[in-house]
Amino acid sequence: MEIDYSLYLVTGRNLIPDGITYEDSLEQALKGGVTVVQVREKTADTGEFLEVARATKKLCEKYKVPLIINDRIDIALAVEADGVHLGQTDMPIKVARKLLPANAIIGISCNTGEEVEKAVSAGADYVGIGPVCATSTKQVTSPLLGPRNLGDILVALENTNVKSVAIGGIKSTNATRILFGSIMTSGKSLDGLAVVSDIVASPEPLIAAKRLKDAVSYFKASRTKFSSLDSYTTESLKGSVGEALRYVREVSPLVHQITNVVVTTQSANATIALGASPIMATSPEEMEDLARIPGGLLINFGTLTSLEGMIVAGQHANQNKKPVVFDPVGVGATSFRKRTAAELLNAWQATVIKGNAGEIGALSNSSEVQSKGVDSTGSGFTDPASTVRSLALRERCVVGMTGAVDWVSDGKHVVRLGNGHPLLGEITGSGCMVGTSVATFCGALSVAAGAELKEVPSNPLVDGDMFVAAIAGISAVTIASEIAALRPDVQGPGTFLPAFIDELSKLTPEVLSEKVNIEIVS
Ligand SMILES: Cc1ncc(COP(=O)(O)OP(=O)(O)O)c(N)n1
Ligand SMILES: Cc1ncsc1CCOP(=O)(O)O
Repeated sequence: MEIDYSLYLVTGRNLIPDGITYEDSLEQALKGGVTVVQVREKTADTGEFLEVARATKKLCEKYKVPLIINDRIDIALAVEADGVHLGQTDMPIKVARKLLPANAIIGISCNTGEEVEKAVSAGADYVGIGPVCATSTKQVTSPLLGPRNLGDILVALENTNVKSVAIGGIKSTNATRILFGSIMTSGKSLDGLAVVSDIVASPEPLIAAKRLKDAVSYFKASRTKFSSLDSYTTESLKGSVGEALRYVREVSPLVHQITNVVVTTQSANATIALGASPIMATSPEEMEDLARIPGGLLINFGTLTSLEGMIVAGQHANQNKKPVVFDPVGVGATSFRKRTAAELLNAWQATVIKGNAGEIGALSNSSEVQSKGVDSTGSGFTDPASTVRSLALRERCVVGMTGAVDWVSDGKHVVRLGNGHPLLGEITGSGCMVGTSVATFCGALSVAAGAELKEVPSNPLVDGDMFVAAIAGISAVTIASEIAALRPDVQGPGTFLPAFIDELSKLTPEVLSEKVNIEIVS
């Protein structure tokens, strides 16, 4: 039996708000798009469980949705359910298989890659991976997995027909992050999300289910084109970065920036110079409204003062297909910053991560390059191309590593960029302005592509080629710095900064294309 696991409702009668009956709640959820129902009754006696299972079966049949019973094979047999869900300490799959009809669906809970491997050998039809996030629906004893580990845990499912759903603390706000976090290097990913409270505890289960279903449907539609364009040439990339600047000027995207106090004015000026529109907003209360306006979002955690705003902003951006550029300033400097970066990357899916060698080293857990405050020290990575490619693969986004030479990867391709001037290193906030510039280009390309493509997504999370946007964003800053540094009025860092802003505003698509020093490494 082929099951659509997209939105897997696990029941929780005790969580239903007063005034809504179990049947009403379930029917609303089914109307909202639930594709599988599991009856989970942890305290009911056999008679009550049977009654609830029968009522559920009736509604599942009406909406042609399969019915799974939690733990109890006898109840599954009694109501002729489509299958059972078993825990690690419940009846072994092989025994359950003998008791159930030949075509019964058997799912099992897994918390580790080894458990998934065993589930595959035992003949499970699907695995329920969790708990992914904190939940108050069940007292969980296994470690929380977090969205970023799911792809690794699921590896044993590659080349099998065993399906997977994630469970535990899944809500419409983190659904997208969890789905994208599950993409394995082979491209395989979760088949759906299993949810209790976000649907059943809602006063409007239809709307709650629909929100979740939309997130899964969008994810599945966009999975057909995961990576950026398959083949780039130096010439095509040179043309594309110039074209990208043309889009910035045409679209003039809104670039929402949560950045540090040191560089706020400078970054806003750089955004305007590029031809876009900055808004430096940090309050969590305004994030939902801002995320509805197409454009780009920059999250630069340099002074780490608006953590809640950063979390909410990224989540709303993900929901609205807006690119999120993460600049983990000084992440290697303190363990607090490292923890916070992990918290942010678990909360939302970054589109581009941009950092210097020390920052990329800290995120990669590499000891090859260290940080001193917000700067990196030492001679750099022995294999920078592999470093950026690995991090891009692990975080499922584009990674840009800046320095005397800049490296950009989408997890598949790697380019080396050779523009820039030492004076950039003599002013504060030049790295932050690169983040701003990347967010500006990402915003412009996503708006332009979204308008052209309408409903056809070209990228997993945002429309438009974010690899090109990252290259163009870095190159616009480095090339403007080269031009500014050559001006006779530039005497040193003090005169360089205004000259640089001038040159950024005067930069043309033709000059950007012509001057970009790009080498495709792979
Ligand atoms: C889809 C899905 N995944 C995991 C679970 C958890 O099952 P289990 O570990 O048996 O714990 P209980 O649900 O029995 O408390 C599930 N029910 N559904
Ligand atoms: C049954 C179960 N198994 C692991 S977490 C969980 C509860 C999930 O509930 P919620 O979706 O409300 O977090």
